[in-house]
Amino acid sequence: MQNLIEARSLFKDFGPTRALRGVDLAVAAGESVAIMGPSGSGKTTLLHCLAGIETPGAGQVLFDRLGEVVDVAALSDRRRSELRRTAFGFVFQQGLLLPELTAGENVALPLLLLGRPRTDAEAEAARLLTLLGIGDKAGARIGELSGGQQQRVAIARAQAAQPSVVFADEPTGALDSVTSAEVMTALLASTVGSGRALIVVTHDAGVAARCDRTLHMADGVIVEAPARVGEAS
Ligand SMILES: Nc1ncnc2c1ncn2[C@@H]1O[C@H](COP(=O)(O)OP(=O)(O)OP(=O)(O)O)[C@@H](O)[C@H]1O
Repeated sequence: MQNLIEARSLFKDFGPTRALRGVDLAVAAGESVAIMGPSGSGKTTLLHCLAGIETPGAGQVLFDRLGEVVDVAALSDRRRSELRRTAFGFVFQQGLLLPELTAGENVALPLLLLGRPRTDAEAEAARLLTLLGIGDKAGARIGELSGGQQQRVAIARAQAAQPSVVFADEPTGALDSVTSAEVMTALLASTVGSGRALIVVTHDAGVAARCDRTLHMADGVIVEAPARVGEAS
């Protein structure tokens, strides 16, 4: 497979709501792709289906795992969660960091869950935080950090298992525009800068402009041009 991850004709219903109605998409290694569109157009649902958080009702999600192509949508729950832990990284609007742990412990946690020795995991966490410019914050608790620093911790944590694809849902949604631009720089450097693919759902045209490509969604499909305000929500 030429691409790292591909969606083929994805459909997803939630009860009577058809959230995805035939989505095709292909993302290569080292590529960054933004997904934009009105509220309710299916962006998060698409991201969740690609990442194996949701399973589509129909269609395939093909992922090239070190040369072996797997259909994420067809895997058992156990294999899908193993794939999420080892091959995918996640950054959400609110970092979903554990407030009772320090920044370093939050970043080390995925590695401990993968069975890495504590000293290794802590050293790797310190290295990642330093790469993201907050090496001096490794011992700080999450509540002691600014919003931008917290997102850097979340970005560092998402890289810990050396994923092939990083999925980000509104990663700068809670930040001011200057901090948002800085966090995007850090996110791009730590993903596509290391040959990873980055798929970002965003409402922010400034964030999308930093990516290689922008896909626009409307009413559960990818459309050629952005929907105008008031159209297909
Ligand atoms: N768990 C769920 N249960 C029921 N309906 C859902 C669920 N998740 C999403 N939907 C519905 O599916 C459609 C697509 O939702 P989705 O969250 O993917 O849109 P979105 O484009 O990400 O929106 P937003 O920009 O507001 O986050 C919406 O109509 C939404 O109400």
